[in-house]
Amino acid sequence: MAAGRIVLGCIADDFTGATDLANNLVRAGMRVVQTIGVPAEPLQAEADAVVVALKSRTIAPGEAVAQSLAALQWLQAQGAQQIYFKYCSTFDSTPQGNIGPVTDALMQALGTGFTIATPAFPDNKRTVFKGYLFAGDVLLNESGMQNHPLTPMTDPNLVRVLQAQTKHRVGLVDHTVVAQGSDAIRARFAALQAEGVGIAIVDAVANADLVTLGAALKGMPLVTAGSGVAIGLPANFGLSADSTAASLPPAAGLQAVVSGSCSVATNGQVAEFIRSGRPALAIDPLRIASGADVQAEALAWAQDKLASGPVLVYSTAEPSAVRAIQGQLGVEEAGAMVERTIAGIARGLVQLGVRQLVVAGGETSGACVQALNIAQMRIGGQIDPGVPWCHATSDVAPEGLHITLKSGNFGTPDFFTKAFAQLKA
Ligand SMILES: Nc1ncnc2c1ncn2[C@@H]1O[C@H](COP(=O)(O)OP(=O)(O)OP(=O)(O)O)[C@@H](O)[C@H]1O
Ligand SMILES: O=C(O)[C@@H](O)C(=O)CO
Repeated sequence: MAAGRIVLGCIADDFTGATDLANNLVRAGMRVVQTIGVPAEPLQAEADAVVVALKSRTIAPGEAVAQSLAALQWLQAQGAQQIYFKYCSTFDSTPQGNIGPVTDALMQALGTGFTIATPAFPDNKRTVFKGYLFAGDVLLNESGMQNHPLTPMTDPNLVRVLQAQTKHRVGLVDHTVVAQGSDAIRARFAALQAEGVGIAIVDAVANADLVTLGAALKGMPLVTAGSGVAIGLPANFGLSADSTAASLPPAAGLQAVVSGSCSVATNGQVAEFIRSGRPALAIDPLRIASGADVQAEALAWAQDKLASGPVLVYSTAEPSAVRAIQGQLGVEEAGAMVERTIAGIARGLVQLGVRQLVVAGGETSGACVQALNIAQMRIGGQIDPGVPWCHATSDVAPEGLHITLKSGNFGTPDFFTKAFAQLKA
């Protein structure tokens, strides 16, 4: 089948973030394909948008730039009229960034001197006010994100954080301007540009702000944002919410959860799953480092339990425990080792018959999806804001499996059981 031309091309810097963005676009009326990495072939489906999922949040900036430019080139070849660079709603990045360098490189490649940056996602309580990012009721650096294993966020001022990573001058479109509507936002963009600003942080505290902002972004070659801004873009292409966009095949098979996320919400979800009396196995990174075959042990543990309902395998730990592990193994080494092990376990679980798989954590999801050789995902119904069920084929599940990639801080405490109940409904 000859594919049509897409209108929106998206580049996401992690895999949970990619499904989060795809979810918001689908809910706002776009037909969306999510690819894992940059496809080798042209798009073989009818879609309004493609989200290319990269695992580029914590890699060296040069490599993040190279991968993002490859994604850009592919998206342009599919007809993309606007490019959306998606990062985390908590603006996660290393101090040298992927956000600044990738934005600079995309601006240059697109020949544009101006773009926006806003991680606001009010449905998940991420709001930006006067350029400061709030997570829930507190500033970013008081939200638990200051303890993130790979990207600790210690400064809530987005102008400052981004300015340290980009060649462009960073400015602010604050809430007083956003409240005046799309024309006022556009006028402020022009004024900032005239002052030499290349990237504007934009305040948004409610979905209405994002819809207003969306209209002001019509025709802007590059948008950089969390997933929230997506709710206001489909209307610019004449598309509106369509309830049929999110249907998936019926679910079958065994159920499991793997979690490598150490975020506050995931810690609560793991605790809740254990409290519910369901089988849960903790992975000890030090045993992995000592050479024990933790993957084989976990699969042997899970094998006879799977028939009775969902099992959980997790390395999720509180910040003090994570710091202790990192002190012994090194930050990157600990992260990579745990990701590899959990990804191997996820693959093994699917080989044991799991066809409904919950993965918690962005980096962890990247590793799992790659281990499962998943190339493309269909986006289904939302479980919680930012987290849809997806459907994909894998070399170990050619008939397909349901998979959801949960961002660290998303989801209600009962997410790990609620997700499966939703598939049954
Ligand atoms: N017990 C542990 N000790 C040290 N590092 C760990 C431990 N458990 C997990 N990790 C590592 O911490 C990182 C967690 O990042 P990940 O992106 O998967 O979760 P998250 O940050 O909560 O999710 P998101 O990016 O979606 O918000 C991974 O690299 C993982 O391997
Ligand atoms: O934006 C978010 O918070 C998520 O989609 C994400 O990127 C977490 O890794």
